[in-house]
This record gives sequence, C-alpha cells and structure tokens, in this order.
Amino acid sequence: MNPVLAELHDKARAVLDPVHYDFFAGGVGDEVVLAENEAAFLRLALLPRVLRGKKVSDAFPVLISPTAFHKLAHPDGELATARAAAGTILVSSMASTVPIADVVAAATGPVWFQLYVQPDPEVTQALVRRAERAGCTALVVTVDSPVFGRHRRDIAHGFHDLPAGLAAENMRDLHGVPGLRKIEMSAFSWEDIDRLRSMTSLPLWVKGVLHPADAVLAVAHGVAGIVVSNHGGRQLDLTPAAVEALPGVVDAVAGRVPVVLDGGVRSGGDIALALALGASAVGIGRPVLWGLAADGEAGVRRVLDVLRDEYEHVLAMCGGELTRDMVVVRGTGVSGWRG
Ligand SMILES: Cc1cc2nc3c(=O)[nH]c(=O)nc-3n(C[C@H](O)[C@H](O)[C@H](O)COP(=O)(O)O)c2cc1C
Ligand SMILES: CCCCC(=O)C(=O)O
Repeated sequence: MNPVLAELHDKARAVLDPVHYDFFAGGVGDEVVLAENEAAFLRLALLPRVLRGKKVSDAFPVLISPTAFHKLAHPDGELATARAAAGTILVSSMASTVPIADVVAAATGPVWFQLYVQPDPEVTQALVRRAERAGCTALVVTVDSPVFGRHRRDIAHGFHDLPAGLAAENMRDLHGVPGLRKIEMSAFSWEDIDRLRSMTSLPLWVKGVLHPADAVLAVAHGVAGIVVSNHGGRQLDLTPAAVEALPGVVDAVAGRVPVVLDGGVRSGGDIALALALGASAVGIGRPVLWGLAADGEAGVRRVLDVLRDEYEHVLAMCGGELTRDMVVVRGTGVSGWRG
C-alpha cells in the first residue's frame, strides 16, 4: 500500500471510535474476501512496453465508491468528501448522513446517486426523484445486497444504528418515520431494473456484478455501465477477489458498456492493473474514509492526489497504454491473463 494511504489509515484508526472504525474496516464472515481483494493485486505483475513514444493522458480513471455514514468519520461528513472529489466522480451513498441535494451543492464535479431498491416502490421512486432534483447525473443501483451481510465486528459491538443526531438523511419522511435509519435491502429482479429505467432518464449503472452471465443480462436490460464489485468483502464471504472477476465480465460485455472495478484498490499500480485487465476506471471505498477520518476534506484530497500521482507515474513507465497482454500472474510467468 502507498505509505501516505497507510499513514492516513493509521491516523483514522487512532481518532475513530473503535466501533465506527470496525464498521468501516470490517467485512463479512471470516473476512476472507476482504483480505483477498487487496492480496489479489499483489499476485499480479505488469510487463511494461517500451519505446512507444506516447504522451500520457491526464485522465484520472477513479470514482469514489459509495460508502455510508460519512459523519461517523468526520463532522463535515459527505460535504467534505464532495468538496474533495474534484477531478473524479463521486458516487454518493443513499445512506449518506447529508441530504443528496447538499452533497451535490458542495461538489464541483459530477455526483451519481447510489440506490438500494426499496421494498416499497413509492419509496424507491421518491429517492430517484430526490436524486434527479438534486442534480445527480447517473443512478448506481447496488445489486449485491438482497440481504445484509453479517459483519461480525458490528455484531460483537452491538452496532446496529446511528448515534443520536445522525440520520440517513435521504430517507427523511419517506417511511412516515422522519430521520430514522430505515434503509431496507430487498431481493429485487431484472424487472425492477426495467421499471427503474422507465422511471428516469438518468443513465443507470448496476454495482455488484461478478458473474459474466449477469453482465450479459445487464447489457440486455440497457444499463449504462457495470461495477464489478463484491462490496468490499462485506456481502458474501465466498466470492473471488473483485479483480479476479473482472476479466470474465469484461469479456462478456465486449466493449458494449464501460466496466468499473471496485474493491481492494490501494495504489496507482492497482489502478493500472485493473485498467490493463479491461476496466474503464476503478472505484475507491475505504481509503477515502481513512482520509476523511484523518483530516476531513484535506485528507480525502490527499488520498486522491497520491493515487493520481502514482497512477500517472506507473502509466508513463508502461509506455502510456495498458492492455491485458501486459498482465502476468506472479510465480507463473503467464501473461495475457485468462486470454
Ligand atoms: C463502510 C462502508 C460502507 C459502504 N456503504 C455502501 C453503500 O451505502 N452502498 C454501496 O453500494 N456500497 C457500499 N459500500 C461498498 C463500497 O461501495 C465499495 O464497494 C467497497 O468499499 C470497495 O472496496 P474497498 O473499500 O476495498 O475500496 C460500503 C463499503 C464500506 C467499507
Ligand atoms: C444501510 C447502509 C448500508 C451500507 C453498506 O452498504 C455497507 O455498510 O456495506
């Protein structure tokens, strides 16, 4: 891991209430997938190309992945994250502790709204309208959470609700119970994706696809893009590392929509590996929370600056372009990972 990210993580751990630290850091079950998301990148290497004479582009292929409850990390909460997000896309969690309209107002770049489809279609519709009115430019529907993952750290602490004074603000007044943390998971289907698409003209992404067959279905149902993700190891503790599921999805999608990789990205090198394997961009979850907890807006900005700087350096070292034939599995010498 980049030493600046490690330092921000250490500082976050030192300043956070241990219950909240564990909520952010933890995963599901034995936390096998949580560890694998990072470990899998360390098993991959890059064969750089030389003498290509390419100028490195200044695009920074990073999104801020949706994470809940930023006011548990810092009193400014999602406002600080939004202010720091310049140059990236902020995917704002439906479970934000600042209302989406205020998040968008604080941001200088695009904000997308992450949505959990709610059992009551009217609640889902009201959330979509809130995101539209706020000025969000895409919807990201999280599809890997038909039920909540069982997080042993949270269970051990008895952490199951927000402290007094904090609320999932986007849910305010939607269940007739103002301000309560009332987000529900639901086992919805592709029909709900069709319904959502007919409900809004916003581009609709799905987040949490791992199986190539689901990627094919997602394209058939008209999604604008796919986030390959195992929810940062917080849902099913049996999946492969996110980056290991990436090539299969990329092949199934065959360039028809962009594919974003999320989970375990901790360095510019990880970004480069994901792009070489066919991702259009990566999403960053926990490192943003560590920056936020450690130093608010400035901390989040530092996380993004460090990743941007490292990524551009790696890209220059690789001749400005990243392709799958450049990826090698360490210990095997095999390149062109899985085709
Ligand atoms: C504390 C925390 C809260 C999260 N909340 C949400 C959420 O509200 N909606 C969602 O789709 N994903 C949520 N996620 C998953 C992230 O969007 C993302 O998939 C994951 O954090 C990526 O892995 P990384 O943390 O290794 O970068 C959350 C993750 C964490 C760590
Ligand atoms: C009710 C908020 C769900 C947050 C979430 O997705 C997570 O903690 O992983």
